[in-house]
Amino acid sequence: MSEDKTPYESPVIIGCDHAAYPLKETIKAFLQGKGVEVIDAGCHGLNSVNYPDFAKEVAGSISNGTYKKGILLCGTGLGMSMAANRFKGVRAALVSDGFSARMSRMHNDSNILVLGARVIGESLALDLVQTWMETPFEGGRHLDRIQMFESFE
Ligand SMILES: O=C(CO)[C@H](O)[C@H](O)[C@H](O)COP(=O)(O)O
Repeated sequence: MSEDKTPYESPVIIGCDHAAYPLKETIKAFLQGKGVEVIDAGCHGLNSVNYPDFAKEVAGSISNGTYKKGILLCGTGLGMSMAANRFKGVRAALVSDGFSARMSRMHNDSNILVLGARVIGESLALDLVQTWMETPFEGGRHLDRIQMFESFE
């Protein structure tokens, strides 16, 4: 399959809880190395925090149009994706394989990538971030379908 690759969106807002703080730092450095401006919404250490606070910060800023792309990380990614998808216009995709990361962009125009730091390793996480950042939305029938479920909000 051949597909066009889009340049990396910049800036990108990133948030995590304590379970994913080290992974957040790794992804932040990776994106900065690609020339992306990274807005760090926290958390900033290993002390226990509550993931909805960070989901709200990141998903809220996507929902209100401040940023176009975000990344959320927690232990499993489950809580972050559930919380983020409460926000209007947010399409948060929890993925742990490359095919889903790619399809979440091509077919679902996902605007938040969610990863579980206790589920996947660092190398896979970076691979998923790279795939997600580089894959464009296909539009067409997929846009029609997104508009169908956006009317549920
Ligand atoms: O998605 C989550 C919660 O639904 C995350 O995995 C959290 O990181 C996790 O629940 C945190 O657990 P902890 O025992 O407080 O470290």
